[in-house]
Amino acid sequence: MSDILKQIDAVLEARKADTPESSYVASLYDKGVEKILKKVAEEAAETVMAAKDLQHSNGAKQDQEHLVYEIADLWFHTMVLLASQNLSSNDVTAELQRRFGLSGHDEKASRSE
Ligand SMILES: N=c1c2ncn([C@@H]3O[C@H](COP(=O)(O)OP(=O)(O)OP(=O)(O)O)[C@@H](O)[C@H]3O)c2ncn1[C@@H]1O[C@H](COP(=O)(O)O)[C@@H](O)[C@H]1O
Repeated sequence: MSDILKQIDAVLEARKADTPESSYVASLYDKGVEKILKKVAEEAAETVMAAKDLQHSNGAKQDQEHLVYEIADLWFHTMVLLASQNLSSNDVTAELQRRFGLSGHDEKASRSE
């Protein structure tokens, strides 16, 4: 797994002992899961808008960078959500690993049987 994801997971865990005044992550934990879910929804919507802008500009570099920036915000806030539920990016990468090589069409067919 990417080192930066592991590093962020460690910081997110450590922030559980910090005060809301000293840390953005601790302030999200303090406000509760509803606030974290609101941030995830906001960042998802911002990702969709950035992707649409990129589509309309036919791949302008600035819009590519904007999409990456918004997805980083989205990933980050989903990681905060995972940490708040005593999970981590490791759980998600393990699930992706489990799915690796399994066609999405085949997986869907196996669910409907
Ligand atoms: N990767 C991030 C990261 N990405 C985005 N953000 C913050 O997420 C927020 C994004 O929300 P918005 O743009 O909607 O801004 P906002 O208006 O401040 O948010 P609201 O008041 O609306 O909730 C901003 O405050 C960003 O600074 C992050 N904050 C922290 N990290 C990582 O988490 C670590 C711990 O952060 P602290 O807990 O603040 O020390 C940092 O060292 C970083 O590695």
